[in-house]
Amino acid sequence: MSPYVLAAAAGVLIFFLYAVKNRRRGKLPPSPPSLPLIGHLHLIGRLAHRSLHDLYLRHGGGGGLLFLQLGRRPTLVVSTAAAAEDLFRNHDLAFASRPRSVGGERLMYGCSNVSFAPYGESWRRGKKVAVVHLLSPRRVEAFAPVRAAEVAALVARARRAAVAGEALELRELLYGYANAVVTRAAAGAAGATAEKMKQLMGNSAALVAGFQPEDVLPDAPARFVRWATGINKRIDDMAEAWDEFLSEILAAHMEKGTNGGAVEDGEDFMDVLLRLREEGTVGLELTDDRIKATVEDMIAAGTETTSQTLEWAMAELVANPRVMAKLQDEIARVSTAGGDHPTVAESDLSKMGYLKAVFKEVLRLHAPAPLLVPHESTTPAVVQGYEIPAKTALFVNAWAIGRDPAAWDAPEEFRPERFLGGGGAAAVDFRGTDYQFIPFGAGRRICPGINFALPVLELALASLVHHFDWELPGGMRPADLDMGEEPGLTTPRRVPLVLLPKCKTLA
Ligand code: HEM
Repeated sequence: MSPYVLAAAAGVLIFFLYAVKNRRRGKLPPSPPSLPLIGHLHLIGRLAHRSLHDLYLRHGGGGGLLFLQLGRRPTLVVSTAAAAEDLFRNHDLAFASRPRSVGGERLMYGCSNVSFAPYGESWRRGKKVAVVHLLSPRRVEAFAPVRAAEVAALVARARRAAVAGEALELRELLYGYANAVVTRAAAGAAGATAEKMKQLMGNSAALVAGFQPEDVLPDAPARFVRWATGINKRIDDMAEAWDEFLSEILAAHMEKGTNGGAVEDGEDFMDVLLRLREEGTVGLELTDDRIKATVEDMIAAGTETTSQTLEWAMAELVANPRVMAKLQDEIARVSTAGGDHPTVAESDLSKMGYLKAVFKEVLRLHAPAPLLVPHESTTPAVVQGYEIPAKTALFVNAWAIGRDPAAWDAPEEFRPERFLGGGGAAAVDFRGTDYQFIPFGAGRRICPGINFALPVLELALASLVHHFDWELPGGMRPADLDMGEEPGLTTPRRVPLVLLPKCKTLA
């Protein structure tokens, strides 16, 4: 064959391959230039939600989507309210699974919890148990005495500091409060065990947060890296510590018995799960491991999300004295605290519209899980006109969506009034149908703990600002407050909040 014909054939082949590659790429959302092997991993900084938002602004082209290759994982990133709406309204089922997590498998009994379980019958039934039996409005109501006792302890601690003229580190205080409420509801354990829980959760978070060896390497080398770096050993030690802790609580509950199968208000989550096992009606084998995984899941999912939201709320109030004064006015006006009710009563919370608006504004700007929890697709889907293959990881950037200028006026301003009548977002709620505001997610994987979290949050904040004025120590001004974030499974403040409480009310 003549060299001319050969050259022409090669040219046609190259053109054909290039066209095929471009055609295939053309169906995917926009993507920045990538590197071999690691893809776009090098573009993700310490605060992934911020890096992903910057990447979207630079390369996203306005359609709300970005397609990244994060090591081995093809990943879809959703950054606008409009794209989130298309995704959750039309493709929720396709994206309802979770990427495999080696740490999650070891720490959560083979992912037999709700949060890490892949989509399927087992997850569906486990989630139904959580929604119907553990976190229903009725059960949440039954925990009112636990909340009242723990909020009274919180106020008493703050009062001691106020009387002594000492500054308080709110992170410690709020973590203790949130952990005690969730742990008592889940397993009846509080007090001394809360410290243990904190240690367990801090360490487990470090082992499952961030990118893992499997994200970059094939399975066998990833296993080697896990073994060589000691990650495996640390995870195994941690799983053992969790198991020891949960097994003791389970044994104590089994010894105590389940109240003859009666639905009683005094039950914690472990009691409920043991009773459901006896009744055998939920269509799910409630093994010891599954019960332990579910209780561990609720404690892990409900503690830091709650305590960090409270810490951000206090920081925003101190940074915005006008909002603090208005909130204190509302609570003083409607609260029946005093006399027989030394702290704010839960029955008063429904009258505190501004308090609810403050929490919405806090969650808009400081969603504790700014990228939700990663999802994964199980089937191909066409999102916003782009073809997304099966087995694509999904990050929904709730942090960016809460600041989407197409959905929010002055998005960077802390202005709770936007959620009140005439404020532009009065009808907007976080229960998963207003896609510009999804701090709890949306669709099948939405957080089942919203009803549990709200009174825990509202009661604590209302009590703290009703009983005390809060000042910055050392002559610091509100404008000097560092509002930076720290990376992790959730996103706490970079600098723990330290404030001086001043008593407003008598003990
Ligand atoms: C301020 C408080 C909270 C916030 C902001 C929050 C937020 C979230 C988010 C963003 C998700 C992931 C949604 C997704 O994958 O798309 C989630 C899942 C979950 N949350 Fe919450 N959460 C909070 C409190 C709680 C509490 C108190 C509990 C239980 C006591 C809880 C239990 C769970 C569980 C079990 C899941 C997994 C759901 C699933 O995979 O189907 N959360 N939460």
